Amino acid sequence: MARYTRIPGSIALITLMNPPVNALSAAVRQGITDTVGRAVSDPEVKAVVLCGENGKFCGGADIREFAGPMTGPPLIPMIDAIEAAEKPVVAAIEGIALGGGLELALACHYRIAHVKARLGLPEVTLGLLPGAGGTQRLPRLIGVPAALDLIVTGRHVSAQEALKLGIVDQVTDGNIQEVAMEFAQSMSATLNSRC
Ligand SMILES: C/C=C(\C)C(=O)SCCNC(=O)CCNC(=O)[C@H](O)C(C)(C)COP(=O)(O)OP(=O)(O)OC[C@H]1O[C@@H](n2cnc3c(N)ncnc32)[C@H](O)[C@@H]1OP(=O)(O)O
Repeated sequence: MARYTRIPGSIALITLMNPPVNALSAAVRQGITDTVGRAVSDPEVKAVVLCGENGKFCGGADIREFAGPMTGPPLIPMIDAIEAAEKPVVAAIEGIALGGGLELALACHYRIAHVKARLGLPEVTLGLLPGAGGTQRLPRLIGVPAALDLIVTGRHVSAQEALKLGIVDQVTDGNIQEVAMEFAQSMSATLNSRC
């Protein structure tokens, strides 16, 4: 599931909800698809913040669903729709952004990480390669050598290393949602003043 909250002003806050790590289950993918569509079509919304409940952004694919048939919206169009959104989408990364969770964040237009967050593409440890844009968006963002290192080792990086590499734009030790919403608010004010 994903919760949609309209924040006074012009921000939509989308919160992934799937304990324990907000993995991208069929219900979460459906929730993201629906809430992103709602935010994009609401003329009052000027920017979107994407975060995860209970201190975790997203642990990637829901490994509990690997054994069954694929249901719900596929991951790639859902992620591509975020990148294609005509309103800025800010990823507020707390706890973890792993696998499809990092791929989701990479499609956002701005990434803010909490100082204690860890990010990575651990697909290789499951015998997979990142298949939802990670092998394209990460090299574009940080260059091929650094991206290859993360993709072939599956290692997690700290928020500070992610900042140094250029995976995230900002690191904070404050309240991640408040920092992200403040940033989104200022971004929407800038965009408004240019319209
Ligand atoms: C296609 C493929 C795509 C798109 C992918 O995304 S593949 C990548 C999928 N994600 C992962 O491989 C992450 C695997 N998980 C971990 O590395 C760790 O569990 C963690 C770093 C997320 C947390 O580590 P830790 O704090 O030590 O806690 P636990 O390992 O004990 O896990 C806590 C509970 O969370 C459950 N969990 C973890 N990851 C997932 C997941 N991806 N989907 C569903 N559930 C997940 C884990 O099973 C533990 O559950 P309980 O045992 O407490 O019930």
